[in-house]
Amino acid sequence: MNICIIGAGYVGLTTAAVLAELGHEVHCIDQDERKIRLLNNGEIPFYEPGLEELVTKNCNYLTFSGRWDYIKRAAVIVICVGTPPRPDGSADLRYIEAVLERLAATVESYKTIITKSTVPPGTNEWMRTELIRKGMAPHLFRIVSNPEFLREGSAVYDMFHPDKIVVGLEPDDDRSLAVVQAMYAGINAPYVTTSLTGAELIKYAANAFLATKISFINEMARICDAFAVDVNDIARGIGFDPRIGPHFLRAGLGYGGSCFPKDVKALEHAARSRHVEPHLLQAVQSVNATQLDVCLDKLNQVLAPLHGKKIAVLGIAFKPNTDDTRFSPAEALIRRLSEAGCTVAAYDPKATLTSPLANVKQVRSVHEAIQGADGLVIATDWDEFCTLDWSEVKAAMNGTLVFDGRNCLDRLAVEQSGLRYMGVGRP
Ligand SMILES: NC(=O)c1ccc[n+]([C@@H]2O[C@H](COP(=O)([O-])OP(=O)(O)OC[C@H]3O[C@@H](n4cnc5c(N)ncnc54)[C@H](O)[C@@H]3O)[C@@H](O)[C@H]2O)c1
Ligand SMILES: O=c1ccn([C@@H]2O[C@H](COP(=O)(O)OP(=O)(O)O[C@H]3O[C@H](CO)[C@@H](O)[C@H](O)[C@H]3O)[C@@H](O)[C@H]2O)c(=O)[nH]1
Repeated sequence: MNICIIGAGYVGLTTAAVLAELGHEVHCIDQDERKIRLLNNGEIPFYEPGLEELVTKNCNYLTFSGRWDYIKRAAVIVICVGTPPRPDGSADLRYIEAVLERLAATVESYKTIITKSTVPPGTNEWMRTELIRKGMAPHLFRIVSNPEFLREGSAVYDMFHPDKIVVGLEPDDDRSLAVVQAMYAGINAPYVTTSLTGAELIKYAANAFLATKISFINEMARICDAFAVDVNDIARGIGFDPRIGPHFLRAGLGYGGSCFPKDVKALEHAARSRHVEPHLLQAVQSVNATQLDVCLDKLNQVLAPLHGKKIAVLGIAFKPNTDDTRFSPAEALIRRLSEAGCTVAAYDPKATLTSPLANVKQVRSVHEAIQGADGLVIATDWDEFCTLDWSEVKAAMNGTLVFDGRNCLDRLAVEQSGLRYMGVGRP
């Protein structure tokens, strides 16, 4: 099958590489010339485990350019452009609009147009109307909503092993379902078919539910602190119940990244647009928005005054195994420490601070970060931070506080080295 992917970001590039591996001929279009130049030199513009190997392996079936005439050869077009948040919380659809403009000007023969970007309920219906309004003949295309559920850091694995494939279709569109099934032939997962808007809402519901689990456990962590109980025990205790499950119950600095914050907000906005008051979504966001305050209060209890203290922060990315810092709680914490007058030495194996901050230096190793530190904060749960030699850490630091902002450390191992352990909901 000849497939054209629009947008070579985390989702587009992973989709392109996986579809090429499945035996398709794939062309990936991006408007970012720098990205295309890198990709044509065999380089990946961001860090995602296994992606470089997969792109290299399939280089004979996978091409990149900024040229829209490639659309003409493709039977299937997969839209993977960004849908960032607007200041009012709604999804900014300007990149989708730009794609529709190009499609309307380029398409001459039948295409299956698949939306993989996360878009608010009603968007795919609107896209269909817009394409026709821009002059595209209705018989020349069908729209399919096929939201993506991959996680950064395990994007390649997740695309090969999805727990489901959600396909939203126009009424009576059996042809497009067969196209999607042929595109994913080789991937073993149950299909969930629904309407275009149904598929859009499944995506938002999934992210909102996962964010809710995180805010729930973060609220439990606050209660645990008040009762001197370890929230990790609570998560383990409730996680055995299959109706609850063990995942997404790690308390910490709160959720971040390019998806949860924007998607929960966009769902809230969509609900309000239809006069539904989203009480729970508001509460989820309120807990998340105050989680850093709770963590800073805890740091303050031990290190007060924070002003003038030297803090080592391990982690800048919003989660491990990625270099992505979009809405990163780790970076937000570094900013707050800088504002509080701390001197910060920050280290991350892959991510870089997005902007310079007063008294904040990004260093090149854990060793460099912890030298003479009054306190150490784990802000991203990279494996290498969970397995540090705590005696060496103790010897390098000036103070003794280890604040586990991701509840990922072995508390006993830290304490046995003579360091003081403090987690989130782990007094
Ligand atoms: N990142 C994730 O983990 C993830 C997972 C599932 C779904 N999503 C959704 O997928 C979409 C893409 O996310 P992402 O993280 O891959 O974004 P990204 O910012 O990494 O990539 C988007 C790419 O689209 C390109 N682009 C924008 N407008 C274009 C245009 N008109 N023509 C050609 N290229 C254009 C950009 O240059 C960029 O390279 C979003 O809607 C997001 O919510 C993301
Ligand atoms: O128990 C947990 C689990 C996660 N997080 C935080 O939640 C955020 C998001 O983590 P994760 O979901 O692993 O990363 P994403 O790559 O953002 O993936 C989410 O967002 C994607 C984009 O929509 C979806 O496709 C994925 O299914 C969904 O998991 C990160 O800041 C994590 O640190 C916690 O605080 N506690």
